Amino acid sequence: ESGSVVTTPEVLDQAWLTPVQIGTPGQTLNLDFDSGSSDLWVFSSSTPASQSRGHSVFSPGKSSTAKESPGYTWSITYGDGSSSSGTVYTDVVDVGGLSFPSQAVETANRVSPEFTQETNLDGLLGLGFSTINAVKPTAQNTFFDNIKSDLNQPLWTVDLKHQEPGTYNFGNINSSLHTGEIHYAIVNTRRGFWTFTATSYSVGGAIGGSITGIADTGTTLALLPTAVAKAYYSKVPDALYDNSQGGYVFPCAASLPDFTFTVGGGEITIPGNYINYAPLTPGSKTCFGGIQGNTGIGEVIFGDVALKSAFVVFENSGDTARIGWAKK
Ligand SMILES: O=C(CNCCc1c[nH]c2ccccc12)Nc1scc(-c2ccccc2)c1C(=O)NCc1ccccc1
Repeated sequence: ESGSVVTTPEVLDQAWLTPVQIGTPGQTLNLDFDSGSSDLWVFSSSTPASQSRGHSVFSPGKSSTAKESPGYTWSITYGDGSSSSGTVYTDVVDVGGLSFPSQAVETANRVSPEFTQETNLDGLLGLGFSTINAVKPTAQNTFFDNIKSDLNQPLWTVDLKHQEPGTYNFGNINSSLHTGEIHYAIVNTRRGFWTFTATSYSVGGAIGGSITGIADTGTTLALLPTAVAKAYYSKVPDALYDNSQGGYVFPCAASLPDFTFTVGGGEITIPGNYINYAPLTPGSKTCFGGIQGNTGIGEVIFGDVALKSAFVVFENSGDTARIGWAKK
């Protein structure tokens, strides 16, 4: 079988949210599909009202198929310092018509302010590898790992678009969603991420070396090796690294060069205008870059700024995992 669901960008393409039905009768929550983590967690009836105000919540008590997983807990802290934690149920989860009857649904007993203030986000649906699922004492499977054997092909695809709705597909490649050929690279799953290597990159004609990083639908920006970010902004007049902002900034009027990287023998280009991420504050004439260095992060992250420039295939046949990139 296969399934397809529309995903909608938040303001500034900060995240994309996708409707998911949980429980019986189905309770619809808008989740951030996240290939950079591996937990399906939701705002719930156990989340204090002061933290869940404005959000849709999952109420296991209203679902005839919800089953508590006694003694199971989870707690996650992300690199931006945001966090959430709670307990675990199993229940039916439906994504784009694909349904798994006993998906681990991690209900939040608390969430940090970053999540509270993102009122359209009702939780995350992890699409990383289940090896880094945060449930204790026993790690749980992601939705993709649970349904993979029922899919026509063991893959999911993402087509994020700048400031307009896109699509997540499970189990098939919809060839109308891409124009160029799909170029595949082998994925190293050791860290639990979709880690791949771009064999080269170029900025304004200057060619650079290889970049190994993760494909992360849950991180907004492209956090690239410090030297790569430096090389990029050396081509942007009046760009500078602003310590107080924690990144490269430049005049919003600047025309930014494209950033091209080669993966699986094919070229993907992030258009310069995607790299002009946003004014520091609404109306400011100084803008923050969509490419930043990854100093102190310990990961190189090809986040949404990179992913929305392509049609991307995440395939895991069991013994090998691959990532495919195509122009669109
Ligand atoms: O966690 C994810 C994907 N889910 C994000 C969900 C999420 C976290 N706040 C959210 C807020 C709203 C919506 C979703 C999220 N990716 C990875 S892999 C390695 C790191 C990392 C490790 C150490 C240090 C830094 C990053 C991260 C990371 O923390 N990214 C978020 C981020 C955010 C801001 C800046 C850098 C990285």
